[in-house]
Amino acid sequence: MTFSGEPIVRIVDASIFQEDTTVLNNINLKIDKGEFVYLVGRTGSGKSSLLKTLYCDLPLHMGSIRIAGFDIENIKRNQIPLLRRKLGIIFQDFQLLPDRNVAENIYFVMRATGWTDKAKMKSRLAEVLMRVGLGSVSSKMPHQLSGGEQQRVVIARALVNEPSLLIADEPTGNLDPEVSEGIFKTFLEINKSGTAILMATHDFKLIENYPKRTLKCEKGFVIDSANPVEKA
Ligand SMILES: Nc1ncnc2c1ncn2[C@@H]1O[C@H](COP(=O)(O)OP(=O)(O)OP(=O)(O)O)[C@@H](O)[C@H]1O
Repeated sequence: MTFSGEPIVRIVDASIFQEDTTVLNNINLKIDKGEFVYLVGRTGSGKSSLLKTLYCDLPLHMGSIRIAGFDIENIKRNQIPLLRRKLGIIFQDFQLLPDRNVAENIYFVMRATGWTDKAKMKSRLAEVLMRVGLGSVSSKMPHQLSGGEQQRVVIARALVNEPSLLIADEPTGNLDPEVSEGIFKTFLEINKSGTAILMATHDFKLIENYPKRTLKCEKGFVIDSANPVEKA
């Protein structure tokens, strides 16, 4: 596949910190629009820290990162919600509000990101639920859904604003293998329609079955399968 234009992520000489400790050193890489990239590495190797830095949940102290058109070394606090609107962020534990039904969970994010027109919200809700293969769950409460269905709702919620990049931190970690594969296929479909995906995973079966570019966090560095000679 060929990619054109500005990359969706460009990282130059960046180091990732947790408090005063360097977790990853001197990262240099780019992710193109529409790419699908795995992020792997042992527990504690820095995957989540890197992802959190990308969506500005951890401050960037060294180097530069441009993501979805934002230079995060200079980003102002009030710009962070604008950046996050361009990203879909998905975690391992499903993070739905337990006291609201599926529709309200998704409307909550819509309202928080500036949607006001009720008819448009309703039609977008139906669209995103269809995209993740869930037709008729909008009035159900999260506890009435299986783990896999809940994770699909989370993915639908992440798609509301048509993100140019989905960041997923072990999105299939709590699911059994068959359900994981179904969720993963949903990611493939989303990627096919042009959204870049950066997915942290420990699921080597998935990587073996669907080989793609892989970034590996190891001994404080990121090793890029697309550029294996240099330390990323
Ligand atoms: N909130 C925090 N405060 C201080 N140190 C942290 C914090 N979160 C993580 N760390 C440390 O940063 C390092 C990297 O952790 P991180 O969570 O990024 O790893 P990971 O590769 O995502 O691990 P896992 O696969 O278990 O999710 C670890 O040494 C961890 O102990």
